[in-house]
Amino acid sequence: MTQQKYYPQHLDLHPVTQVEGTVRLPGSKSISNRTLLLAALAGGSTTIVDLLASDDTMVMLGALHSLGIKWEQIDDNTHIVHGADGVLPVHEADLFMGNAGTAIRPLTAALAVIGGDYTLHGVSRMHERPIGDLVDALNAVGAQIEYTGEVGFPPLRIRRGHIHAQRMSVRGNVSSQFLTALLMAAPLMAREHPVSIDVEGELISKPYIEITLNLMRRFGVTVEQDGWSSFTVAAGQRYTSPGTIHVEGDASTASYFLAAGAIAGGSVRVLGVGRNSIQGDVRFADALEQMGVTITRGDNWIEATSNGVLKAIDADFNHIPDAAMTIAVAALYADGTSTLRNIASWRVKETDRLAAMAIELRKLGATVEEGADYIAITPPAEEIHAATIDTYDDHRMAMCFSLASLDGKARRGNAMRINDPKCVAKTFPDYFEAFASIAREKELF
Ligand SMILES: O=C(O)C1=C[C@@H](OP(=O)(O)O)[C@@H](O)[C@H](O)C1
Ligand SMILES: C=C(OP(=O)(O)O)C(=O)O
Repeated sequence: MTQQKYYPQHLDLHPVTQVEGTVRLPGSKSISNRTLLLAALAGGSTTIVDLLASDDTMVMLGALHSLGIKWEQIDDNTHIVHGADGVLPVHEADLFMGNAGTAIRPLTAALAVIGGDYTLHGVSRMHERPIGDLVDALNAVGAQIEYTGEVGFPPLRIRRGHIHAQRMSVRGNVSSQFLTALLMAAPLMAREHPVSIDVEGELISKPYIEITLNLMRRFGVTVEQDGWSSFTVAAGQRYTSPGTIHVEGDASTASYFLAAGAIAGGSVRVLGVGRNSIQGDVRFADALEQMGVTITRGDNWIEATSNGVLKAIDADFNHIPDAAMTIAVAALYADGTSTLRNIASWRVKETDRLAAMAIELRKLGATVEEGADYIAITPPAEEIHAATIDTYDDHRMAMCFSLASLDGKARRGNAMRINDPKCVAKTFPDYFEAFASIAREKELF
């Protein structure tokens, strides 16, 4: 999608002996797509500064355009969205959602509640990513959503229903985005009565719900929370533009650069997220600290400095499923077996990430145990093997495996061929340029 850029079929990364420098992060995907939708649903115009420019945000911007929401880009860093105050000017549309979970899930809920005749579809992997829990929750209160392919998965056809929501419930153990979607649509259902959403069973990826609640608050809607099991939106609240919203840097993207500093620093500093971040993925830096890395934090930056061999880690990563992939590759440089637990959601993301991670780490000489919801990684005895890495159309596979070209203290990295590097465009089209900018070897590829 964001392909004004040229990408080769594969990229050969030479081994890198040291990294050092500062990287300005692109905007957070999670904040960008939530802000775009909330701005569209709000009364008034919202100026969005530092919106992420990537495939996932193009998908949301494209959908809003098709729905008749007016927006414009003022300059490289500034967009203005003219909110339609809870209505959508276009009542019939066919919407391409790419592989953006942060677009299809919240839009499904908003469109089902507002009503119209809409189809939502995406790339083939999107049609394998579950959405049944969200559809069930909405149809149970009068929405009219049908599957046009396999039951439980996109594509979807949405028609005008008769929503009578006062109490809804949704399962939380497959994706937190279903609850996010219902929360964002809840004020549209709570015109006359309060709406409560109960979470059935376990809720995964909880910090993403905090991002949702934080941004809803900035658009004037407060949610009463009873732990993680029930959320209530009082009647009569409307989204109103906060004027200007600044999008923080992406904390998941920060993980690649912080890990590079941890493995082969020098110091690497990321600008755009820091101790004031609303993104759970800043806690990736805590995991690096547990591995023995020195982390320094400012209000809007984080820095990682290598202080020796990384310590192996055994921890629960349910709260940071995306950044946890970076730990799996950093584990190649650790002093023993690292175990990443409670990450079953990896199986339903851009690819089956547990399977893909195991296959590719083994190519590098690691011994890998792949469980239903965990992965245990024992690094190769000496250097990391040179390999051709398949990326499974998964931006995070491409970004985290670039780290295996780094020389660590415990073992050397090696030349890596990254197949299909263009997949990074989902969240960071310029990733490899940013990675090269911190490498001591300026001729990285
Ligand atoms: O709400 C969000 O912005 C996201 C939630 C997480 O998904 P799950 O809740 O499916 O784990 C995360 O993996 C995804 O990249 C972004
Ligand atoms: C899981 C991810 O994306 P999505 O928002 O499509 O779920 C991700 O970016 O790692």
